[in-house]
Amino acid sequence: MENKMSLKEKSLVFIGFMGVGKTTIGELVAEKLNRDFIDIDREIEKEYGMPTTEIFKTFGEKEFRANEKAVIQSYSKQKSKIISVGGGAFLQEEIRSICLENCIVFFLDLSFELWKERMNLIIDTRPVLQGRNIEEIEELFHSRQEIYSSHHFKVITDNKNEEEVANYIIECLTKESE
Ligand SMILES: Nc1ncnc2c1ncn2[C@@H]1O[C@H](COP(=O)(O)OP(=O)(O)OP(=O)(O)O)[C@@H](O)[C@H]1O
Ligand SMILES: O=C(O)C1=C[C@@H](O)[C@@H](O)[C@H](O)C1
Ligand SMILES: [Mg+2]
Repeated sequence: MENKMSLKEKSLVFIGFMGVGKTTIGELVAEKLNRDFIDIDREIEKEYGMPTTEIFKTFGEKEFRANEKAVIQSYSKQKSKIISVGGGAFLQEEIRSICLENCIVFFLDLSFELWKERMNLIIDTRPVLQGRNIEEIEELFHSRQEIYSSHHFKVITDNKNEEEVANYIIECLTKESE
């Protein structure tokens, strides 16, 4: 089916491993472009009235993933949104294909060396990281890269602050629409 949405109307989707900055950068890009920002994790947390860690404990990962798919399916069809998905969203093929078809997908890339320096900021609130030692987390980090290889733009965020990353993304969009 032909996709009738013009490039300027397409929603942007941010993907990448936990903690690479999808929520932070998404929010900033939305502010700069004056567009609505949707963080899928936050949407699910609002719906359940509890943090992700509690949703995983109470209802299990399977239920979280089903909900994640439903919420993304709904938002990715809307125009002009800025959407940050959870780090595990692209594990689901249906999510990957709907986002790639309807939206512009940005992969936020960060090296494991620099990710490790940021790890303490997120570890307590990401259930998937809990109970794993650093070697296991590193293995997960590398094994997840495969799912993030489905994207339209890769953004190397190493040694770039939030402002620099957001400005780079806007530059990519400006060049693309010229
Ligand atoms: N470019 C950056 N430079 C330095 N710190 C950053 C940068 N981007 C994000 N951070 C910090 O890293 C932490 C994690 O960022 P954020 O919550 O946006 O990650 P995320 O990709 O949304 O993670 P998750 O997939 O788990 O939701 C935050 O404390 C944020 O302030
Ligand atoms: O990478 C993951 O599997 C996850 C990342 C977070 O954004 C949340 O979506 C949840 O904690 C699972
Ligand atoms: Mg996030």
